[in-house]
Amino acid sequence: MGFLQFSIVEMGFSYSAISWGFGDCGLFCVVEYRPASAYNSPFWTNNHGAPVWNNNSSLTVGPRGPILLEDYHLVEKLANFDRERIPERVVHARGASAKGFFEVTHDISHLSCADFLRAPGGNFDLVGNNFPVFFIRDGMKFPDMVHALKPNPKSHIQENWRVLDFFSHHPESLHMFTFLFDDIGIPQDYRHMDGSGVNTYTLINKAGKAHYVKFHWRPTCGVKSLLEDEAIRVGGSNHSHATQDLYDSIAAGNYPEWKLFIQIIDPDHEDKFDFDPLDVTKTWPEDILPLMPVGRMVLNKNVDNFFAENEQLAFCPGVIVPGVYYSDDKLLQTRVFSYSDTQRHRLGPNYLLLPANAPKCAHHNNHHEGFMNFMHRDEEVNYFPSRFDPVRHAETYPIPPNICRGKREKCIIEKENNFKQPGERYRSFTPERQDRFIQRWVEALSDPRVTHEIRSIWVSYWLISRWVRNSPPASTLGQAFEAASPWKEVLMRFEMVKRVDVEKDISVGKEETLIDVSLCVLKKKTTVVVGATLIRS
Ligand code: HEM
Repeated sequence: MGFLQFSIVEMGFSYSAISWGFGDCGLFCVVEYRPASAYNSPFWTNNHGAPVWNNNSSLTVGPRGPILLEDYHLVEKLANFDRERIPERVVHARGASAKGFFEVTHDISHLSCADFLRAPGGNFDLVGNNFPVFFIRDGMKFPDMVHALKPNPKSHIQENWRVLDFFSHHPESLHMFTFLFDDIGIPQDYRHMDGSGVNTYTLINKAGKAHYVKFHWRPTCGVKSLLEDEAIRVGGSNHSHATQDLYDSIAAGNYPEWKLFIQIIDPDHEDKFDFDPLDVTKTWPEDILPLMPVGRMVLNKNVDNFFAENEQLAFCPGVIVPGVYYSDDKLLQTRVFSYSDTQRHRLGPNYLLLPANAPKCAHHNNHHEGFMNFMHRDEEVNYFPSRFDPVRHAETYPIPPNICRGKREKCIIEKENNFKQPGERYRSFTPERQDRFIQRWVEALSDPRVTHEIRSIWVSYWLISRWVRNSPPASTLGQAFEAASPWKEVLMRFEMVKRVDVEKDISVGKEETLIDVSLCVLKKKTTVVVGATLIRS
């Protein structure tokens, strides 16, 4: 089982239905001839509407050619075809789209003054993943992370050694790996997976009171995943199986539905947890911070055109409405910049005028010039403010009231706590599930280019995770070794028991080797404290 068979599935959730025509984009033509299939002529034309009397043969000198450059239709047809593809998304290049509606089922106006939580309207993008946590907690690392996950720039093959090398420097990724290498690592399809906003956002009510919030989607048809053999069979027989499942279900009237839940934390109490609520590698324990129901989303319409409504679609975590705000989550803050930036490059500066992306509410500014301006405006004033134009600032709305203060620095957060939650999750698995998890690691670490050092680091990470609890167990080294016996197998398999790099001042017998691998790594890391407690216990 290789890493390639694990996938992070993503879906952009938008609260608004995205189906609408070209509305009032009349521009230079009369409105009946809008570019939509509803206005098709019964005969073939070129792009400017002139009739095409032969769409089968090129215009040639005599029956065998050469072809004349004056065959305008041929040249236009090839030129359009030559430009049919736009840059793919730099991440998540492949996916599916569907349309639907969001409906509020529980009033949370005491938490947020967002209009869409009371009535339809506005654009709010919740751009999430199927797992509730993420690999890294600072966007500075995102381009490197994506490079490591993507194909080798030389061979153009996705290779485990690169992935495991990169993440061996990032123990904060352990929690994400307890999802990715778990049985739920490969969702059965889009309908049977959870969704998570992942990042911490802020809800603000009319009075200006802020709460941190995490968003969660739960599918009403339950979560289903594919184990290795099934994944090979299903993916091998139809590599578009998830897209097909979504499309066919909607076409058959079997509309997928997700319930929306939130968890909230009052920022006044954010210090009372052993994790940082703005740390995207952590889940918020549901027993302390219960899921609160908010609404439901139903996907009840397939897209009419994949290019227009998937390839040109541009979701962005920066797209929020009054009543919802970002948090200081360092990953979210970088996301807020990155999506719109890539979309300007991928789709052009006026990407938000495209039908699939355009605001669903009245809007007004002067930002529309540039490539592919579809905006019809006939005002003579395109600056602000002006005594000739009555447009004013919008009403103010509440934003987070906290005072930001501190010196400039580049650093990691204080409460890293990288090992506790992965360990808890691992221990919550049944023994069979734990075995499958370990087996996936054995396979991944078996990549011949994964070095002994990298293997040692990973094994030690998992050893620590396995053991770190609120209060470290008062076990002896011997007991620890016993309990860690599955890892013994892992180590034996790599013949690491004979070859561990134990530091000179630690003399160990074979029995203690597992623990010492951890110690070697821990001594080089800021996370020493956690592990050292383990070692001493
Ligand atoms: C700092 C971290 C991250 C950065 C810089 C980043 C950046 C990007 C970029 C540039 C795209 C391509 C967007 C496009 O071309 O339209 C993208 C797509 C996407 N990302 Fe992220 N991402 C980050 C983390 C995340 C996280 C944590 C999640 C899940 C919560 C996520 C979910 C998605 C999804 C669902 C898409 C597809 C959006 C679409 O197709 O419209 N990303 N990301």
